[in-house]
Amino acid sequence: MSKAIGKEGPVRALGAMSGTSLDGVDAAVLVTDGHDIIRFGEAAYRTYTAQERSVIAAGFGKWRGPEVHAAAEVVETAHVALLDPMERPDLIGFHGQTLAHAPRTQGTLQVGDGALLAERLGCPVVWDFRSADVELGGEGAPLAPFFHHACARYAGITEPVAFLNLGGVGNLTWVDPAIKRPEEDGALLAFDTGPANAPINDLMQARLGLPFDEEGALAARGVVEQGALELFLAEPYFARIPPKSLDRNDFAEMVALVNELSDADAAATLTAMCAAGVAEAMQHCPRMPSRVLVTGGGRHNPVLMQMLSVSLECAVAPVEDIGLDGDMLEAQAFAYLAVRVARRLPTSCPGTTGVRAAVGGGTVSMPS
Ligand SMILES: Nc1ncnc2c1ncn2[C@@H]1O[C@H](COP(=O)(O)OP(=O)(O)OP(=O)(O)O)[C@@H](O)[C@H]1O
Ligand SMILES: CC(=O)N[C@H]1[C@@H]2OC[C@@H](O2)[C@@H](O)[C@@H]1O[C@H](C)C(=O)O
Repeated sequence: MSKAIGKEGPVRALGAMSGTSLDGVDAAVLVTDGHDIIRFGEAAYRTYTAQERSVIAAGFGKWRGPEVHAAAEVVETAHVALLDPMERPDLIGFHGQTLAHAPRTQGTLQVGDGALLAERLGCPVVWDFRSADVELGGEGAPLAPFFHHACARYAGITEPVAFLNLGGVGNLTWVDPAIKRPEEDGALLAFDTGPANAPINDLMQARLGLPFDEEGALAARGVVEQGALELFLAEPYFARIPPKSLDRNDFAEMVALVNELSDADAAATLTAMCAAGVAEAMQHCPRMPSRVLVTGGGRHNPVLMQMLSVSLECAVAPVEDIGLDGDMLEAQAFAYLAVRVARRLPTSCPGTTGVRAAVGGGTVSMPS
């Protein structure tokens, strides 16, 4: 590890995330010692072009072959274009793009070569965050929970709270910030709640050629098809005891239940499915949190936020309420995790991924 990083003191890390909703790449600077958030820094975003999006989408669900290579190349090029103009950090945390995720059978695949990025950007890069956890029997996801724990402490929260990320897939982290180390028993429980924006985006793309349902405008005009919603909620995933995780398209058959509906009713029903998955998830929390703090793009959708407020038994608010940036939280999380990997601290534990024991994932690649 480079001298700049060492064993203690602040590190200026730059995290980069290409999420399952396939909107684009987020990048954000975080100064941290691997335990505490010291300060937040510069952030940037680059949207994928329709062409890039379709090349990546062609790789979804595939583990190898030309589509995977083509997707990797798009991901690498987009990251270099976004990160190169930014001030060089001490360390980059590069998540890459998940193409396939089946932790119990085939593993998990994030494309984009971190070693290549280290060369192109002339900076150490931490990547391949999920494999070590999967190899030790974990789900390999979600990984943001250790950062959520740091966020709760940063915000001075002392009671249990939940962070709800609404990206392509939804994930919930129940945090007890009174337990000081994230890997300690009882500090965290985390898992994926169900599909979130991905099916809505896919519907908008297929039917209207639009990337997403802006402000939930289409869903607002529709009626939720209760039969489809009930079939969706009968899926065994919801009763499964967490930790548990999902691939982007794991609920494809359920999502197809809206195929015969009008555009507006289909959008309303998919939005209701996301909210209903979260309501089911709340039943698994060790105690009802004081509030659910929502991060990720779904918090910009007022129809979805309203459905959550109605169906959850506690207050629902965007993470901005505690001074965080919900558009950059995941990128910041991978900056935080990169520093933890570099300092050989764990990044997941039995409560977050079901891994046998707390483990630090990640590969560090140095530029030559
Ligand atoms: N104004 C808006 N109205 C409705 N939906 C929105 C709005 N802004 C963003 N979204 C939704 O949020 C999505 C982006 O969310 P986000 O950036 O959290 O996804 P992601 O990075 O792919 O996340 P993950 O890795 O958690 O799946 C968009 O694709 C869109 O569906
Ligand atoms: C395998 C994978 O990439 N999972 C993503 C996905 O997107 C949301 C949800 O499913 C979560 O489990 C995870 O991302 C976030 C960043 C995480 O690891 O915390």
